[in-house]
Amino acid sequence: MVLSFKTAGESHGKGLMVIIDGMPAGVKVDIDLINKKLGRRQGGYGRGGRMKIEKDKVEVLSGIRCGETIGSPVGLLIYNRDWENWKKVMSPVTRPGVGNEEISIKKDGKIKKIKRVVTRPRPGHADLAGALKYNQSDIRNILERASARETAARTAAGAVAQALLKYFDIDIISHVIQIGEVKSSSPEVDFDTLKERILKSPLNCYDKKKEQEMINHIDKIKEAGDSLGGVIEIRTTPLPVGLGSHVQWDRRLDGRLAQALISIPAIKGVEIGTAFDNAGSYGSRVHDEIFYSKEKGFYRKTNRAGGLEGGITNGEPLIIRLAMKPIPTLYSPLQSVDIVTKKPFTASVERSDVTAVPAAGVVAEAMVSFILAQAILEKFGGDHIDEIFDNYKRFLDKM
Ligand SMILES: Cc1cc2nc3c(=O)[nH]c(=O)nc-3n(C[C@H](O)[C@H](O)[C@H](O)COP(=O)(O)O)c2cc1C
Ligand SMILES: C=C(O[C@@H]1CC(C(=O)O)=C[C@@H](OP(=O)(O)O)[C@H]1O)C(=O)O
Repeated sequence: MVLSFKTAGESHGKGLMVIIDGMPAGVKVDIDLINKKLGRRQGGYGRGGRMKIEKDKVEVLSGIRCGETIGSPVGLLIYNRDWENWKKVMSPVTRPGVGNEEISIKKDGKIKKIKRVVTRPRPGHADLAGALKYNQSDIRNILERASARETAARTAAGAVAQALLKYFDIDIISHVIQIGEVKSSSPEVDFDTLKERILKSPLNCYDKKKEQEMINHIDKIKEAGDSLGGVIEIRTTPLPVGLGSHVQWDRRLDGRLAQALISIPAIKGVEIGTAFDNAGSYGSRVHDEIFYSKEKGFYRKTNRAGGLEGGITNGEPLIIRLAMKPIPTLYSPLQSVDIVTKKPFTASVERSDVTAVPAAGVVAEAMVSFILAQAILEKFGGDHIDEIFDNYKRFLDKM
């Protein structure tokens, strides 16, 4: 793979880092735009106390000079402001005690007592499976990295990828079409109209009336001590034909997008185009017929395939939907078993999001951006953006 990234960092550690390898030189990167994306990921109605502490901003460590990439690995840092409150617990050097006594930490402005060692796995989290797999008696060693805090680093990586996509007029937006049982239909509006509304919306939902219903529902469910999931739709502007390939299973772009998207914590389903409706329909009503005109070239009047055929982009916009499960940490406790005493208990919680569907959408934009940037570099590759863009123009000239 020509372009890749890795992240590191724990949720309450000092911070998160990301190394992006394979960015070509000469790509203009606006740091403010990365920070705006980070801000959007922190937002969305329904998030918990942690988001009042963090104010994510990126620090560029390498790979960008004078506002442009220079071809070397791009290193980015995002500090965790909550680290100040967790230094004792998260110190890489010292232990904050020996037994499982309670220790005091500052949480949401109040001094709280927590057990030094976490032995109570939360259903729906990596806690139990991770502790067994990595032979850990302190579940904190699992939950810190499994936390979706890591998605801040992905968002930064995606924003750098998006700087590359801009040269190809590719833009991406996510919007919420379902929170719990409240559904809104996918709006029949153009990309710019959708984006303009979403950037101003508290829940990233196009339909204002439905959005208010969703907000009321979140309030009600929060009061009941429960949590919610939902459905996100991702749309792009029309993509260049020919990204991805049919020739090998791991080069099919539909598969690569699905993997990247389902890796987002709590995302459990990926639908490309209107896949689930298509499944219950007829071939004659599903497949997007092909037309040609001198002005438009090849085109379709429908896009039920979601912009992909045979694992290759077909020139239409991508349309993908994601199902997010309800947040697993609940104020109303669920049954679980202590990993040391093997005694049952009901898990209690001090702080959690009620829902994070809008935030997951912003992370999804980042993942789609990254996969598309990879595919662009594979198809039109080069070491400088000018070289890549020349290759792209030559490809277009032949069509
Ligand atoms: C942006 C975002 C925020 C999240 N916030 C929380 C949270 O506050 N509490 C929680 O228990 N899970 C939260 N989750 C979900 C968990 O991280 C996730 O369900 C858990 O790590 C288990 O992974 P899995 O659901 O993919 O199996 C969040 C997920 C995302 C994408
Ligand atoms: C920190 C973020 O999300 C966190 C994801 C998360 C989880 O279990 O996934 C649990 C919560 O963290 P905490 O336990 O510190 O309140 C969320 O706030 C973030 O999105 O930046």
